[in-house]
Amino acid sequence: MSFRIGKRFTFEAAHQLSGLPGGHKCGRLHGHSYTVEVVLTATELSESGFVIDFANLDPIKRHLAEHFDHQPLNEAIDIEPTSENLARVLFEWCAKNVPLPATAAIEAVRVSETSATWAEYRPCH
Ligand SMILES: Nc1nc2c(c(=O)[nH]1)N=C([C@H](O)[C@H](O)COP(=O)(O)OP(=O)(O)OP(=O)(O)O)CN2
Ligand SMILES: [Zn+2]
Repeated sequence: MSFRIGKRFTFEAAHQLSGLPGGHKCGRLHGHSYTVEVVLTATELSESGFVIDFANLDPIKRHLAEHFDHQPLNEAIDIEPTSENLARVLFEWCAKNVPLPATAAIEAVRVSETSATWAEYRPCH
């Protein structure tokens, strides 16, 4: 048995993708209202009945506000700023920087540039 929870964060940012066919619209500088969803899992709950308190994910909110919101993503990360790469970069940041009890783990990070699209990173085990 396992429990899963998620929390959604948003930020606004600009990017420009390279390596696309000539004339591709995403090769031009443009912006998105990004959504980041962090999914956590646990095999057992805390005494409060939580996987973790959602408030414990506040470091993610601060990180996005300080390093991603209203930033040019081509400068914010050192890899092509696609949704897939952003999901991986943010997963790895969360894995290192969000304190978790031994019973809980970050399962996946999903990034959306628009309401119709998403990309997810979850490490293989
Ligand atoms: N697999 C991916 N494909 C694309 C990504 C990406 O991160 N991963 N990113 C883009 C661009 O950033 C683009 O701005 C968004 O693309 P798209 O959803 O196609 O754009 P629209 O919202 O304008 O969608 P329409 O259906 O054309 O209206 C491109 N691809
Ligand atoms: Zn884009």
